[in-house]
Amino acid sequence: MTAVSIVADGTRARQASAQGQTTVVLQGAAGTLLGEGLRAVLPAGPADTLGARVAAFFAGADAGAVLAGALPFEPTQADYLVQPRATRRRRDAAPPGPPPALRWRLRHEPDAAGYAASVRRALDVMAAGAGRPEELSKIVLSRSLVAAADAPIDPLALLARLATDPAITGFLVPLPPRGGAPRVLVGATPELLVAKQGLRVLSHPLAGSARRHSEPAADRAAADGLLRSEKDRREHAIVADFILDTLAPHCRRLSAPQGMMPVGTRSMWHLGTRIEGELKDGSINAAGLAALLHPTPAICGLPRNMAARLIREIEPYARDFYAGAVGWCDAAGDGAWYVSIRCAEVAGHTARLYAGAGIVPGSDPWAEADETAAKYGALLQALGIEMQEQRP
Ligand SMILES: C=C(O[C@H]1C=CC=C(C(=O)O)[C@@H]1O)C(=O)O
Repeated sequence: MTAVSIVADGTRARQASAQGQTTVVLQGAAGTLLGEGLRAVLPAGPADTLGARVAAFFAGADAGAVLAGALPFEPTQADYLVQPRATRRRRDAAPPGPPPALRWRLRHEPDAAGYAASVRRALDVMAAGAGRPEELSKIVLSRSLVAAADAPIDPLALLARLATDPAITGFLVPLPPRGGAPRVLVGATPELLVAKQGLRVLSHPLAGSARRHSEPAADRAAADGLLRSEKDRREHAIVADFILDTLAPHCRRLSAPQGMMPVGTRSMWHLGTRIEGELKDGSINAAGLAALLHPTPAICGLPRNMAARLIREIEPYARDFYAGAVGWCDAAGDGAWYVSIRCAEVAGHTARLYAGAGIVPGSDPWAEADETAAKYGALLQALGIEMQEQRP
């Protein structure tokens, strides 16, 4: 595989196009979309104009053109979608080697105790507003881990190690440069925001989580416990209902035939609901559908604006492209968009990891802190980082 080119600015973009280096990878059970080089960047804008900008782009593009990229968490902030110079679909991939032996410095933002305190604060807001018309019923709070290595991190090799889990979609997308420095978002998301093919629409929201166990009986018990947990079912239903309610006006048929089911990645169990529908017409493209749904209560909360406000107040960093969406769209309007979770922003020697958990009345602050630690697991393993957090 060629070395990754982090598309940062005009110069880098020209280098990437000239050398045909890998700029985008979306790697899931259905195969891999590889984007090489860079032909164009979609004029950036907020989520509510994305569908129209994408449609205008394809009106002037070749039939085989593909746009791929990332939406930020904040729907008012600028997205970053690129048209690679060439795209290939690949099924096979060479098995990755182990992570290189790097030395790491870790910084928690915040640590488990700080995160548990944030959860308590959100629970207090929920309790104070209980019974009011604008009651906060769910908020997703995240924390971040900044991991600095003694050598540059290879994002493509990291992605290859993450993508060995068949239950996830591995992704590597370029991000707009920060302070002139190139950066990419790399991750292994288990959550399909929306896919569209012709009139067929699919979404597979996840919410409600439990750590997996290596011992089979304990692992089965964790999945069964999750399926029986009233708190997790409530946390999940808020997301599934939101997706159904948002898609319904655009669909002539929409259902969740299997209902709520456990979904397992290598490190986590989740509650998931597969939602399938048929659009009334094909005028809305896959990117427009993603923008319509984003941000769902799987990464924000309900009511959405109240949750987003509190997230901005409580979290000590801007989420940027974490808890946004990554995906692709083609000239026919087809495509697939995934919730950008279980990911890290990688720039040079540094990876900034993110992990969040849904908080509802009844959530236990320490259990939520432990859940976020477990959600770092796949990335920590792929980076070769061993982390033990102190807990009182
Ligand atoms: C916000 C994240 O996960 C979401 C997706 C699945 C399950 C979740 C949960 O159980 O809290 C979260 O809503 C994350 O991994 O950073």
